[in-house]
Amino acid sequence: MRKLAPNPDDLGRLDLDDILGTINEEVRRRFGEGEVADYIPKLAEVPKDRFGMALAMLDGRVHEVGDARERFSIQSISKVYTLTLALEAAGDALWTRVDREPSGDPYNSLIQLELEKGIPRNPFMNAGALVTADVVLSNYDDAERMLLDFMRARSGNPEVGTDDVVAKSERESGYRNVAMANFIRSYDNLHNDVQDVLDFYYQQCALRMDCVDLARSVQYLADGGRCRATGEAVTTAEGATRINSVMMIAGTYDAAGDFAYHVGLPAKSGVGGGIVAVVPRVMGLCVWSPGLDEKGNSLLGRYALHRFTRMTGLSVF
Ligand SMILES: NC(=O)CC[C@H](N)C(=O)O
Repeated sequence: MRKLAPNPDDLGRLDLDDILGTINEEVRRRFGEGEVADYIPKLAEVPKDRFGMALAMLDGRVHEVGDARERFSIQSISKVYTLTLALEAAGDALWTRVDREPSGDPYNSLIQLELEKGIPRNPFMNAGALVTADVVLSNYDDAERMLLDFMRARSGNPEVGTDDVVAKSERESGYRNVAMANFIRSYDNLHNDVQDVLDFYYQQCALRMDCVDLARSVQYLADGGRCRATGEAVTTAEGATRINSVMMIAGTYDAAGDFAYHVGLPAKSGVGGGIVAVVPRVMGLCVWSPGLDEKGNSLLGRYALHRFTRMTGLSVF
């Protein structure tokens, strides 16, 4: 007979450290699968045989395994935080400049932009993230400093920093993002200088954090918008619900359907191999393994999240 997953109400009975240990063993047996992102030259140097996972519970406890304290480039995971900041600043008016529909296209695709007159499909594709970066730049003085402070506050780690070498590497090789930003500008959907928007975007992607930092940093999305580290309301309960829903439909790009099917949690990936996810009212979590699948999501990270939701019963479905 099929073994039923535990009911989330019985969370206290789950041995989360034991579950993480099992996942860690399973993942390490598969080391070597996937390909490290090499279109940003500096990211190509990251070794593939790494795996970390961290769970940040709402009461402050953290469970972690493997390389959960090794820092990596957060890349597109940063789009969750700039979306939060842009929504706080612009409110619902943000949705006149970027949509909230799934794309079915790769994260760096330009194809819909002309047909849809410079309005990106969602804030998690690069095109949409350039628009949210523009909104952040328009609404906050010294946006780079503000974002760094925001990430330090969310993670409770004052050591969080930016990898300037990765930012420079992307600035020198980001031809597609340059094309995209100029194209959006031609529809008047960027209001700041194009180079300033790109520089801020590369800077946000080049933040370096570890799994524990990132699990803590998405905890506000599990806790009705409240940041445990500072007690601040980062967003409202409604805001957190909305951001989670956009993560569900677009956080893993054209694999979002597959993620809903196999994982069943709002999640956001980055080409550095990290994926953050949210179990509403229970925890923020993060996995990291640098080998990517063909859609640009961490291959073993996705597997680990799949195993996790199946072993705990903690999918939103
Ligand atoms: N999916 C990602 O993580 C992409 C982010 C990367 N900085 C880019 O613009 O291509």
